[in-house]
Amino acid sequence: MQPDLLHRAQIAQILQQFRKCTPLVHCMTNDVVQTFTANVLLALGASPAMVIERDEAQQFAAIADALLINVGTLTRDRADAMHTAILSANAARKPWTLDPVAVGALAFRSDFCRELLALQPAAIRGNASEVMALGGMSSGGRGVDTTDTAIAALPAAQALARQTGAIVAVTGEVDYITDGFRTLRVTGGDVLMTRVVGTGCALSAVVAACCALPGDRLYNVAAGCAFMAQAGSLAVATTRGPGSFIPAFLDALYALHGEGLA
Ligand SMILES: Nc1ncnc2c1ncn2[C@@H]1O[C@H](COP(=O)(O)OP(=O)(O)O)[C@@H](O)[C@H]1O
Ligand SMILES: Cc1ncsc1CCOP(=O)(O)O
Ligand SMILES: [Mg+2]
Repeated sequence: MQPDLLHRAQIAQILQQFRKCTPLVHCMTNDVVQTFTANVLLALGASPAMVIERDEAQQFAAIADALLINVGTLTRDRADAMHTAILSANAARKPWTLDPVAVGALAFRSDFCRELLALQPAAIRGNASEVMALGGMSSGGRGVDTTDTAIAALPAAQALARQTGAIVAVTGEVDYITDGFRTLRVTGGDVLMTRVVGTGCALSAVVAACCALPGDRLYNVAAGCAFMAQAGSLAVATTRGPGSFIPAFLDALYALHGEGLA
């Protein structure tokens, strides 16, 4: 049986909620995607802050509405700061989201992410190879890119969700979002989204923001995936390649409205 598609009205209602809440998102993310991530959150109506020094991260994780942990350019110091921030977010009952960039082949980040799974992430967002590797079902993709399809990773995503209690979003041509028992799918987007860096990382920041919203977290996270997919579809219609895609994509996120969200 195919997982359910989100209804347009549900996505539109969650988008409205998102803009009303303007979630303050504490981003501990990689060096490659800082500005793009901040711009994606701002375009959608959230408020990003990149706070990375350990003591400040501990303080800010308790203040922000949500925390993003992205291991794309992990170092020992950063891992230490991230761990401290997660404990602080948990103590303050703030949701944190994991993006397990390139988990699989690389031992340090793989061990780190597997340890973090015990710390009750609200959500995990990764590409298919990352989700399969995190679930112990493959050895990872090709660097930061997937070598698997999202549908192939769905059983791993469901198992990971049941194991951790997190909402797991595995993305690709179709995105699947699961709590281990219920699964939703999001279509749309474009393959051009894989030809600019940071769409996955920025989506994880949007997922983190969505975890701060009231209501059913499964639907909130799926709506976050739908915002990105829909903006991707709209942006490609007016662009010729990666260079012009980025500004068109930010404009499309900014202009998103209820109608047209499928
Ligand atoms: N072939 C595709 N067709 C349409 N959308 C895609 C495709 N591949 C990825 N996307 C979209 O690009 C975004 C980033 O996803 P993905 O490429 O899986 O993450 P990552 O950048 O972490 O590898 C998501 O919004 C996803 O839906
Ligand atoms: C290229 C690269 N190298 C380390 S992190 C990173 C960015 C990955 O971004 P995304 O997962 O969104 O493609
Ligand atoms: Mg990624």
